[in-house]
Amino acid sequence: MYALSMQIERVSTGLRYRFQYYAPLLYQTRPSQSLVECSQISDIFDGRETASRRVYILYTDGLTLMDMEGFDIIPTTQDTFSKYSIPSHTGSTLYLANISVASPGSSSRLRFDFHLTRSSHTTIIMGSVTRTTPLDEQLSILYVDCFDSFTNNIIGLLEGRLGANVIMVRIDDKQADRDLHTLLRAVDGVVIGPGPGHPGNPQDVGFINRLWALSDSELLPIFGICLGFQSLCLNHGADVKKLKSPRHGIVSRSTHQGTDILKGLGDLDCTQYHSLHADLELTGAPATHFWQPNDVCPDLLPLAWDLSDDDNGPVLMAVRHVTKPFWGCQFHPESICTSEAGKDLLVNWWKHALRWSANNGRVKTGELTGRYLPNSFSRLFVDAPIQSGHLKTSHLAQELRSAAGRDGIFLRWAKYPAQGVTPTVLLEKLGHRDDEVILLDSQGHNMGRFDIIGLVVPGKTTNVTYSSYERTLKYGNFSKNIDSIDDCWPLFQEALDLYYPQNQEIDRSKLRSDMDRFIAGHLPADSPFWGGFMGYVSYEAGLETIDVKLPEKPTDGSAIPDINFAFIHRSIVIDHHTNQIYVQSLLPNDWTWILRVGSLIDSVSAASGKSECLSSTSITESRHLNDTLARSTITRPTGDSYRAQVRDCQDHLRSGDSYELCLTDESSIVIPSDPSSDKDNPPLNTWSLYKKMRLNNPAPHGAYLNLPDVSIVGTSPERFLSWSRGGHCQFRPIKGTVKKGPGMTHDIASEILNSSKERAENLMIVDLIRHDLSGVVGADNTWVSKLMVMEEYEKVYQLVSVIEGQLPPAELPGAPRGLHVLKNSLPPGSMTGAPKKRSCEILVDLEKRPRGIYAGVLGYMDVGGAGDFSVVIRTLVKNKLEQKEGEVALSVNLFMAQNTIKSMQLGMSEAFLHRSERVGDSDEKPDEMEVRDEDRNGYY
Ligand SMILES: C=C(O[C@@H]1C=C(C(=O)O)C=C[C@H]1O)C(=O)O
Ligand SMILES: NC(=O)CC[C@H](N)C(=O)O
Repeated sequence: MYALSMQIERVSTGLRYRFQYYAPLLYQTRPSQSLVECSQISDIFDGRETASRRVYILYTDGLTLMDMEGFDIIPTTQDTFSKYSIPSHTGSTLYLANISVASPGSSSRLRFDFHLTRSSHTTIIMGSVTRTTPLDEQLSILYVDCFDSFTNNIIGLLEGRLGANVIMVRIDDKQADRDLHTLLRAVDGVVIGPGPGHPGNPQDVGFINRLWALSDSELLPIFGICLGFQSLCLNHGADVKKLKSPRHGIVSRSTHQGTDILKGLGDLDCTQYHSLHADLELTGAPATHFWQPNDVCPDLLPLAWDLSDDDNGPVLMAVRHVTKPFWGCQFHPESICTSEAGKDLLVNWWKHALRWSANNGRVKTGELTGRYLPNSFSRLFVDAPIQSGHLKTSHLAQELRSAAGRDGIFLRWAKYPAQGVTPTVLLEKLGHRDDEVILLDSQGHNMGRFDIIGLVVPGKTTNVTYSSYERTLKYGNFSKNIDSIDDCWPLFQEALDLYYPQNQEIDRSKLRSDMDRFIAGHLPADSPFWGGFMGYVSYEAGLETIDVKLPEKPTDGSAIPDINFAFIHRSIVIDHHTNQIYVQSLLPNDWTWILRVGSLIDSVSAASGKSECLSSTSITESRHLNDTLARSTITRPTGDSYRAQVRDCQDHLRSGDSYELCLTDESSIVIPSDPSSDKDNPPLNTWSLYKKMRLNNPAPHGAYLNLPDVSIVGTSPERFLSWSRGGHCQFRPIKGTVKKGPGMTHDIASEILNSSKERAENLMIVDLIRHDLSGVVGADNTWVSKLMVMEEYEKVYQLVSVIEGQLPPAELPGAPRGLHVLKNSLPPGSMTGAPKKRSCEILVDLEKRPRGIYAGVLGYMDVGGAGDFSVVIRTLVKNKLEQKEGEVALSVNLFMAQNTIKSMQLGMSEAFLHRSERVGDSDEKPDEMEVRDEDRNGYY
C-alpha cells in the first residue's frame, strides 16, 4: 500500500505542488523509489493562495484522494467515484474520496486526471502511480478494541504475521454498531481484544454480544482475546468469576494437546493479564473431562489450560466453539514475554479461519471505505494535522519567529573546551541564580551526558501556556480559548519548524573574523538542543489527551498551567563526554552574549581544578537552608487513608477493572515565614535546595525550573521519551524500586526486583509503552532493547526497561514526528498503570486531587527536530500562586503502591532529603539536613 501525498509550497512565483510517495510500511528499508516517479508530476498550480494548504492522496484499491480543506473533487476519468468525510482530531473535517479504477486487475501503470476545485479556482493535477496489491485482494480483519492499552501490539501482530489489513473500531462506536453487518460482510475475520471490566457489563463490551448472536448466514471467523475470550465463554454457558489471586502480568506455561489451533505449537509460555476467568464447573472432575465439552458448556471445546497455578487451580486458557468459527484465548499472545508459540496460535487461527470460510462458501462482499480505514493508513491521517507547512503561518509561530528578526542565520554558536564545569556554578557566575531559568541537569550522574541551560531573556522569551481546565492557550498578551489540547501540538510543531536551521546559509563575509573560528561546521550536531521549547506538560494535560475527566481543580486561583513552555533562544549545553560547552543563540546579532559567556566559561574552567572552587554551595547558604528546613512542617497522608486507598486499588485489580494502578499521594512541606525575609529574599531558596539535592541524590534527569508561577526542583532518574534528530525514539520506564539502606545489598535488591510482583509490574508497562509507540511508528518499527534490567542509583535500585522505535524521515510530508509520539503516550504509563484510560479514571476517583506537574513530563523540543522528556518524579514543586501569607509551601509527591502490594513501596520522594551534602570542610553532621520525622507513617 502506498500513500501518495502532495504538498503545496510557497515559492516566489506562486504555489508549487509537489507530489511524493509515502509508503508507510516500507519507509525504513526502501525510502520509496516511486518518489522520483511521482515528483515528475510536477508544478501545476493555479497561483492562488486561497487554494488548499495540503492535499493527501491515498492510493489503495484505486485512487483515494483526501483533501483537508474542503475541496470538491471531480475526477475526469471514466471511473466510479465516491466521497466520504471523516472528522479529524482537530475538529476540522478531512475529506476523503475514493476513486475506483475501471480495470482493477491490471498491474500496469495507471494514469489518472482529476480536478480539485474550490469556489472559482480550479486546479488540475495529473498524476501517475504504480499499482500495488489492490485492497480488495488483501485479507482484512475487523479488530474490536475494548479500550485496552495493548491494542496496537495485537494489531501489529495481525498485520505482521497474518499479513492482514486491520480495521479497528471501539466497542462504544455507535456508527460501527449501526454499520456492523456491512462491516462484517467486508472483512475476512474479527478479533475481539482484551480490556478492563467484566464481559457481563454492557459498558465493558459494547456491541460485542451481537457478534456471538450472528445468524448462520452471517457467520464469520472470530477470535477473542482475554476479555473477548471471556465474553465468548460467558455467551456460551460459562460463568466468568474472580480468580482467588489475580494474574496481571504473570508469565506461565499453558498445557495443551496440540489440537486444532494449537497444532504443532511447542511450549506455550504466555503472559496473562486477568483477574477473572471462565469457569466451566470442572472442579474435582477427572482429568479427561478437561478436554471435552461438558453439560454446562456443551458448545465449548477446551484447548489449553494453565495447570501450574496452585492458588487458582486449573484456569481455562483457550477454547473453540464446537460448531461455529469462534475461538479464543485467555492469555495475551502479543505480549513481549509470550513465547513464539503464543504468537503462532494466531497464525494457526487464521489458517483455520480461512479454511472455514472456504469450506462454508463464505465470500467477502462489499468494501470498507470512508471512516473504516485500515490501521496503517488511519495512523497517518489522524495525526496529519500536526504537520506544519501550512500556507498561513499561525500567529504563535509568527510571534516566536519574530524575535529572531528577518536574519537568515538562525543559529549562532560557539564551542568551548571545558572540564569540570557544573551548570550550577556557571549559572551563578552568569548572575542568573535567581532569574527565570530552565536547567535540565544530568547532575554528574554516570548515565547522563548533557546539561542544558535555557535562559529566559526578558522581552524576548515567550512563555506559551495552556490550561486543560480552562482550555485556554496563552502567550505574550494573547489568550485564546481553544477546543482542546489537540489544537496546541500543531502550533508547537509549526513554531519549531519555522526555526529549523536546515538551510542555514552563513555569509561569512558578514562575520567578523574573530567569530569565524567559532563556526566549526554548519551546525553543532553533537549538541542535542539548539533552542526551542523547554518546560513541562502536567499529568492532567495527559489525562485530557486520553479523554479522562479531570479531578477537581483548586478553587483558590492557584491552578498552574498544564502546559508550560518557554521558547528558548539562548542556551548553553555542557557535554560531559567530550568536555565541550556549546553556547548557542537563535537571536540576531547575539555574538556579544556568546563571547561574554565564552570568556566566563574559560575562567570557570581554569578555576575548576583549584580546591576552593570545588563546591558552589557556600557553608552559610547551606546552614541557612538547613535551619529553614528544620523549622518546616511536613504534612503527609495518614497511614489509615493510605491503607484504605490501597485496599480500594486491590478491589479494582481483583475485579479486572485495572491490571496495575500507580497510586500516589502528596506531602507538603510548609516553612514558616522568616521575619527578616522579603520578596527578594524568601525564607526558602529553591536554588540552594536544588544544589543540595543534586549533590545528595544525583540523577540523570535532574531539573531546576524557575518559571513565573512555579519552581521545580527535581532529581528524576526516569526518561520518559527522547527522540533524536534522525527520528530514533527511546522510552526508559522504571517499575520496581528498592531503597538502599542498612542491610540492603546488590544481591538482595536483585532478588526483590526479580520477584514476580516487580517483574509483572514492569512487564505491563513495557507492553503498554510498546502500544503507545507502535501506534505512531508502527509495530514493525518498535523494539525492546532492554527488558527488566537492574540499575543502581544513589539511593535506590531500579528495574528499568528500554523501548525504542524509529520514525520515518521527517522530510516526508505526512510523516509522524517526535511530538506525535509524545502526545500519543501521555500521561506516562509508569505513572498510571494499565489499561491506561480506565486506570487513570480509577486513580482520579481515589486520589481526588490534581497531580499537577508531578507524574507529568518535563524537557525540551529542539528546533533541530530532537526532543527529550523525563517523568516528573522525586521532585519538589513550589506553586508560587499558592503561597500563603507567612509561609512557603512545597509539595512533594509520594508514590506508594501498585498492583498487588505484596511488598510495601518506599517513600522515595523523601529519600533525597535525608543526607547531608558533601560540602568542603563543613562541620555539619551527616544528618543535620534531615527533615522532621515524627509523623512518618509506617509505610515508607
Ligand atoms: C511514582 C513514582 O515512581 C514511579 C514508580 C516506580 C515503581 O513502581 O517502582 C518507579 C518509577 C516511577 O515510574 C515516584 O517516584 O513518585
Ligand atoms: N486483559 C483482559 O482482557 C482482562 C479481562 C478482564 N478484565 C480480567 O481482568 O480478567
